[in-house]
Amino acid sequence: MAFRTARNLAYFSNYIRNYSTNGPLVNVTVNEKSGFATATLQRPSVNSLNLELLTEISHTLQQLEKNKCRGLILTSASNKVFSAGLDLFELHKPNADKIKQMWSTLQEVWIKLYGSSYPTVAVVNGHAPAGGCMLALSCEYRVMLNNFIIGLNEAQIGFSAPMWLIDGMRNTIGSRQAEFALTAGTLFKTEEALKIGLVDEVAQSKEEAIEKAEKFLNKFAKIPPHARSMTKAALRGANIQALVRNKDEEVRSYVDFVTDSQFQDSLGEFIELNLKQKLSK
Ligand SMILES: CCCCC/C=C\CCCC/C=C/C(=O)SCCNC(=O)CCNC(=O)[C@H](O)C(C)(C)COP(=O)(O)OP(=O)(O)OC[C@H]1O[C@@H](n2cnc3c(N)ncnc32)[C@H](O)[C@@H]1OP(=O)(O)O
Repeated sequence: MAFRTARNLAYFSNYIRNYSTNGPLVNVTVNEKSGFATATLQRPSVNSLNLELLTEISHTLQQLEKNKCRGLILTSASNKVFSAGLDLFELHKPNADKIKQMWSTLQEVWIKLYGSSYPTVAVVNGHAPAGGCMLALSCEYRVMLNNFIIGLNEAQIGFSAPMWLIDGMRNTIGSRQAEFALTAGTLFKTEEALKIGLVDEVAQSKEEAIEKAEKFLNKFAKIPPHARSMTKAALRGANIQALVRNKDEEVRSYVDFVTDSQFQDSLGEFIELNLKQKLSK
């Protein structure tokens, strides 16, 4: 087992430090005492998920799995936005090959994070709409700071969340609440999200949120890791397998959907109405 000896731990920490120097969009640090890794998303200004950020998240998750990470805290370098979801400017008038890769990498991120063998917590220290909520939902526990929003607002933008993301929402807040939330594309304030179980705890500061996250991760200190991960796989495996089976077909449908002129028109309108930065005409 990694981390059993100080030498292993030091090796892993160095490895991660080296890795993080290669990854400017995701900073990874390891607490040498607890062995917990913190992955901080740092793509200015709102961690919108473009191909480069998604690729780096995917590589990070792969390395953490390979190095038998003891627990992951996923958070943001911004104190306003956890992640604004998919980069809407990259979805507008896109290059089909690039968005094909983007969607496929998003699926990989979900598979690796939702299915990780190690425990995961999202410290949601800013707004988390759509893909931001997806990242938080794929963790096992969510601690959110006050006065932000979280939810799957895809319906408001003009599309449906994919099946695996609907599954993630349903598994977290139950079918009835998921139906209400998804059909209206609701974005919940922190306190509302706590009430429906979309987040597990509220914190007043990032430090407090990290403490709560570590407390959650420490709950597993005495549980054999293989028993924990087998149980997690039993609970989440069917949803992951459903995506794995349908992966290529979903990428094709997604590319067709996003390149369609009707979607492009409604995306253009959404950007003009909702985002400060406008489209160049
Ligand atoms: C099988 C076929 C399936 C087909 C289904 C198709 C697709 C399903 C996709 C499902 C999965 C995920 C979907 C998504 O993630 S879609 C993205 C949705 N995101 C949003 O709706 C968020 C929009 N942004 C906001 O609401 C706000 O910006 C905020 C995140 C709440 C932050 O607010 P605030 O602090 O006031 O910041 P600003 O609004 O001033 O924004 C700062 C700068 O960031 C730019 N920005 C914001 N969001 C995005 C984004 N998503 N992409 C790119 N850029 C973004 C904004 O323009 C500002 O830019 P500036 O600094 O240059 O002015």
